[in-house]
Amino acid sequence: MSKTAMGASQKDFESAMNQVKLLKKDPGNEVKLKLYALYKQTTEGPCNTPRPGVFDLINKAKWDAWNALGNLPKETARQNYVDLVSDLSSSDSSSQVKPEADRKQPGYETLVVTSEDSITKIMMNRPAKKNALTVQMYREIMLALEAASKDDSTLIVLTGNGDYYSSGNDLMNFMNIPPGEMEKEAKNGAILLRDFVGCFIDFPKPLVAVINGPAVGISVTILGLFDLVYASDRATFHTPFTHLGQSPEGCSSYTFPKIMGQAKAAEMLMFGKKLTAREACAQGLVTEVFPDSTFQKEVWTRLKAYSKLPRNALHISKQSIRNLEKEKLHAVNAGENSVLQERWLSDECMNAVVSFLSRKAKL
Ligand SMILES: CCCC/C=C/CC(=O)SCCNC(=O)CCNC(=O)[C@H](O)C(C)(C)COP(=O)(O)OP(=O)(O)OC[C@H]1O[C@@H](n2cnc3c(N)ncnc32)[C@H](O)[C@@H]1OP(=O)(O)O
Repeated sequence: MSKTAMGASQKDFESAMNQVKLLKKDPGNEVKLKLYALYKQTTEGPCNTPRPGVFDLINKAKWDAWNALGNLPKETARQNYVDLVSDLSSSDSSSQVKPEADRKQPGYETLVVTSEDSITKIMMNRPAKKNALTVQMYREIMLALEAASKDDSTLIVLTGNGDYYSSGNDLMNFMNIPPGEMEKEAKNGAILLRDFVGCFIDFPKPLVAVINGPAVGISVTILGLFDLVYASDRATFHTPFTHLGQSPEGCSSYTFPKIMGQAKAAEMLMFGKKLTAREACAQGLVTEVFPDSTFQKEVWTRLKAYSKLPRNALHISKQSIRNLEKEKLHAVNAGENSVLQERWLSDECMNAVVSFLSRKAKL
């Protein structure tokens, strides 16, 4: 039922438009698309322009949102716009500063990095977006790893804040690219990915993944480069590359068949089979699974005990194991990235990204 019982007037609509500009909290792309569509429907009526081209991702998502309103009358659209803004304004004013914001160490916007008990913990911190990896986040993880390689910690942990470990590459990384810049951006993406995965290949200390919830895409593939992978029994492991028109990265085309055998690796990497934590453990990708209710307590007790081991011996053992494979892993990384660079320009990949974004645009 509409909140403005008498029906929203033009004045209510204009005031709502001003209120939107004052929102402190970004309402997210789905809501922004809804607002856009309702605005267009109110001011121009049903969608009356041609659908933008396949590479014009943003305008296509906007067009889809507007078009989805069909023949909704202008008055109803205006009412819905005013109601939506009213909801956003009340949740905006009642929203409080997130406690984790206070704990963040300076220098990182997308991570919380802490050091305690000779363990440096790098926590991905975009829980509202399921810790999807933005370009900034890839860069900050590289910086945090670089710093951790030089600090006095014995172990380094990567984990996620919230209910997800990570939903993988942020699909918005493919947005906001002007049509003529696609190839350049694909090249930049491949360089970023090469450097990101390279940091894990070269990392000199034991790396531990504490998988607090579902993991998707690149957050799964790089696990083959970790030394320990501890998972909550709530975690799942999903690499839907084919569905996304993409191909494996993180050296998984090499590490996964070695870890779990050709047949199981193909099922994951080619056919996108999602594994439960227990399945991933049975296949050797995960070291040990813990009940979610005691996950943090058990894992951190274990890690604190490991962090007391003789530091130099531990690091030398890690390096001896890794050095045997380093050259091969860098070659695999380079090969995977050059294939992916092409994939990102394919219709299959574009369509998959558009389809994810249109799902968001549904009203
Ligand atoms: C440059 C280097 C490139 C390296 C390439 C790597 C390849 C990959 O990593 S491929 C994997 C890419 N990831 C995905 O395809 C996952 C996409 N997300 C989803 O399928 C779902 O969001 C989910 C199954 C992870 C969670 O679904 P659920 O219904 O529980 O929650 P949502 O409402 O969908 O998510 C909340 C919020 O977070 C946004 N979001 C989640 N994941 C991503 C993502 N990967 N990219 C962008 N945005 C993501 C989602 O849109 C929601 O946002 P709003 O609240 O604004 O709607």
